[in-house]
Amino acid sequence: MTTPEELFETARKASAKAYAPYSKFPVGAALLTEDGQVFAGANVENLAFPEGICAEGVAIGHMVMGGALKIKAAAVYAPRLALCPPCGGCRQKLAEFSDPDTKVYLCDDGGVRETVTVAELLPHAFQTGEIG
Ligand SMILES: O=c1ccn([C@H]2C[C@H](O)[C@@H](CO)O2)c(=O)[nH]1
Ligand SMILES: [Zn+2]
Repeated sequence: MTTPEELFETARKASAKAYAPYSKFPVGAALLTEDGQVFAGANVENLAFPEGICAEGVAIGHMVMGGALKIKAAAVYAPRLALCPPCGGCRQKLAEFSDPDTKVYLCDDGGVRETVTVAELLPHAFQTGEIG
């Protein structure tokens, strides 16, 4: 059983691997999958600024390559006392592999500061209706 505190710790450790020389804002993400695996990611920036990748996207890439497609819970960590609520793109990416009530733990150096659901992060999410 992976606890929110364990996910926080995994996200915190992942942030140490961030490549963030431009923003100097390292972020770590940890994903617990429904089959009990944990995948981590950190942001990877680029001199061509828009080409940077967020921590959540890196973690999702690891998860998919690890053969898992369903997030049970996620943690996103930013250092000091600066929470990193996922950016808009990451909200859409998390929603792709979650349920609306999947929990996302927002963490800083004090641990889990806020718990939100994917639906709270991305209300009125994009749907293709009868086309999809
Ligand atoms: O959801 C987010 C939002 C931002 N960042 C990263 C992108 C950039 O490298 C740094 C500053 O925006 O934080 C993430 O990793 N995840
Ligand atoms: Zn993002």
